[in-house]
Amino acid sequence: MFFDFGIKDVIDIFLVALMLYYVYRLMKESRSLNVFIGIMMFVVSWLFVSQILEMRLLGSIMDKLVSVGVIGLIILFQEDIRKFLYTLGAHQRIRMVMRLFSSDKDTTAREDKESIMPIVMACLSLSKGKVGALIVMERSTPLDDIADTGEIIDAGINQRLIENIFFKNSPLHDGAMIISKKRIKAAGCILPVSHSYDIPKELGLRHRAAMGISQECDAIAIVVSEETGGISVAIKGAFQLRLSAEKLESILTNEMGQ
Ligand SMILES: Nc1ncnc2c1ncn2[C@@H]1O[C@H](COP(=O)(O)OP(=O)(O)OP(=O)(O)O)[C@@H](O)[C@H]1O
Repeated sequence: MFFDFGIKDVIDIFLVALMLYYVYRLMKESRSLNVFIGIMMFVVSWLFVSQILEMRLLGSIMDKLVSVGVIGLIILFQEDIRKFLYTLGAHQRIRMVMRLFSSDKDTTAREDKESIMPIVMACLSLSKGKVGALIVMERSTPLDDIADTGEIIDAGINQRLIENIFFKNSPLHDGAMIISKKRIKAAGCILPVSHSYDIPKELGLRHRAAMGISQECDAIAIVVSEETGGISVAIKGAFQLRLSAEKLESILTNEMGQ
């Protein structure tokens, strides 16, 4: 039996170990470590019962539980599985390869830059007037589902329009504005709220919503605080707080150009 053990088996064991390590990390991040330990204990006892002890009755019951359990786990962890697959697909190298097949890559970069200035100027003006705002700039992950939670606008990016939407009396001032493909796609949209413990206590729901969307996809979320007028940006689950207009412009130019 031991003589059959070859390089293929070593690779097999290595890949399984790698997979288990990734699942462990993912579950640890989503605070589901105890579930992971529970699953591992079940799998080990299942293997022990059916493979080593060869208990047929208990083994067949556990077999059935495993097949149903897999579907249960997919339902239970659908958010984490979605995040994992997103991380896989959003990998920088994959995106670079995909860009090779995209025909309008040069114009996209230039137009991205042109659309940034009105957003920066609008944020500056909203900040001076202490008008709260939440603007999400789409990148490679489509935000159609988020846009559908608000009102579709589909207008060119315009400083005055952005300011008007966020003014307190505007019917669309609550919620987030979605910028997609150099256009104001929608406003009054509802974002997923982050439950992260790392967000400073003084930051409220608007900032949590910005953090939430930045954790779920590669979008850039800009927040203007109603309380302080401070401008912040959330990218990939990290905040950059109290930004000047120049800093905001440089962040947006760098990030949108990537
Ligand atoms: N899930 C969400 N999606 C989109 N917008 C949201 C969401 N949750 C809250 N908001 C927006 O944030 C506003 C509430 O902001 P809140 O005062 O709690 O946040 P804050 O982070 O402390 O911001 P500020 O510094 O402006 O007070 C709401 O009126 C709404 O416009």
